[in-house]
Amino acid sequence: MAATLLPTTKLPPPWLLLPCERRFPVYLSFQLPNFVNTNGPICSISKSRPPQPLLSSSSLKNVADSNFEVSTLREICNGHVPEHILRRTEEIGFVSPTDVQRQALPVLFSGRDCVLHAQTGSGKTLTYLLLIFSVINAHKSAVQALIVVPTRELGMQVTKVARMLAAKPAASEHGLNSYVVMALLDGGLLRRHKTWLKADPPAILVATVGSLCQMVERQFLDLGSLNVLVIDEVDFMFSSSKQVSSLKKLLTSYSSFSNRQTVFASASIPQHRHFLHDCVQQKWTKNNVVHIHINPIQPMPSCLLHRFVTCEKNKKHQTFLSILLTDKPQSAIIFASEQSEKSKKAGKIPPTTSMIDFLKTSYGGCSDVILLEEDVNYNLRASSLLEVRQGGSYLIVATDIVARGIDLPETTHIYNFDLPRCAINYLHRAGRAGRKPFSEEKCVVTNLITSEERFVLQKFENELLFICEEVVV
Ligand SMILES: Nc1ncnc2c1ncn2[C@@H]1O[C@H](COP(=O)(O)OP(=O)(O)OP(=O)(O)O)[C@@H](O)[C@H]1O
Repeated sequence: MAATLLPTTKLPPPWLLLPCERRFPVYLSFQLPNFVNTNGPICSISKSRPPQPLLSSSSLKNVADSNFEVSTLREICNGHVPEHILRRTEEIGFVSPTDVQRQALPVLFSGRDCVLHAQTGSGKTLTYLLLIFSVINAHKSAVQALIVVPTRELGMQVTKVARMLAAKPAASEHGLNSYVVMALLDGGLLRRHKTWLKADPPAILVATVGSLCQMVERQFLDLGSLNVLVIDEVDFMFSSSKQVSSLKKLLTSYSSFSNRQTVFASASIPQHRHFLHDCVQQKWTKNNVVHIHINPIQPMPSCLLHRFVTCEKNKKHQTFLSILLTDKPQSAIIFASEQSEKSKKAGKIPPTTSMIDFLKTSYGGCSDVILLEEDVNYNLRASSLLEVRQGGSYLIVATDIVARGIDLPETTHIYNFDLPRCAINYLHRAGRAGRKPFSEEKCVVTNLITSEERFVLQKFENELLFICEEVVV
């Protein structure tokens, strides 16, 4: 969609807001970058932004406005997403749109680059997958959509959802080709992928950036026909020293922003205005990239209850046991810190292993605790997650590797046995619970802290705008 050219000499104040109230107050805000002569403004759509001075309408307002009238995903997607994909979406149980789907899909269907910034568990995956199904052509043998993820686990999960939606159309729908989805993930069988990528490229590729760049550099993979590029957990990818340089190459050298639609997604985009500025300046996106920010004044899902228990360091395990015995959680994730290099060198047991040992010996009825951490071999991690998904009742001991994107909707309890390093990690850990978009069920996040750590938790509360209540055990 064409956006207005704004002369830099007549720039209005940096944020101009449009009200478009229908079912709830939503404001479109246009940030006018001062650094370039733009083809169109960076646009930010956010729900619940505090009212600010208003300006007249633009074509963008119509795009965002039109979606507040609709009540089903089908209504939003009609005319964009093929009928058999829509039917499949409904069969799986996705009928009503979540807030991010309602707000983002019309903008995505209009072809704009987007930064999807919405709470954990809000349905960002389905949002970008529906966009992908609206643009790819099943008859074309080329990689047309690429989803880049930070971990193998998240890649497998996204691939599974994409394959579920792309499942072979029913016999009655003959003539319709199914979409091929390939996972190209670190730790996978890359030799088999090389042949496949060359001989019959899939329409949708889900990849970790390391494996992907290897394939592009060795010319097994051509991104010349790429229509949509999605970078999931984008803030994590940019903050990872292992992934950032490959990611930048992918965004600027291996494909061009002008030939593709670019979508960045995450529940946390620190300094998002700065990030949007970089998107344009670094040529990761087009000038008129849209920032879709759902619930900016409530970064974490409201179904999460946060509490803390204070105890002495040497009584932490015992206190934790009392909490578990009281909660009796069906499905829970216990986060422990990663082992430091110093502790590794000293030959100490990792915090996760000592937690597993403790649970096995002290917490009755807990014979199959699952460990998910970086050092666990890829295949073991994958089979553990599969086991968990099939079982429905689990106790997982994890480090932050599981905190990004993993979707285990049955999780009702999160325990921070060790506090995370920063507020963003807190948000992603807590967000492994409360992942049923339309459920009223409350989930609990419990933090075990020493009295000296209270101020750290307080800092997270201030940054993430939540209240943590003290409980005594
Ligand atoms: N329209 C819908 N109706 C019902 N359930 C939905 C809908 N959209 C998504 N879901 C479910 O919501 C859950 C969370 O979705 P998803 O994994 O996409 O969240 P996310 O926004 O990517 O979260 P995170 O930021 O933690 O990665 C999934 O179990 C998914 O199946």
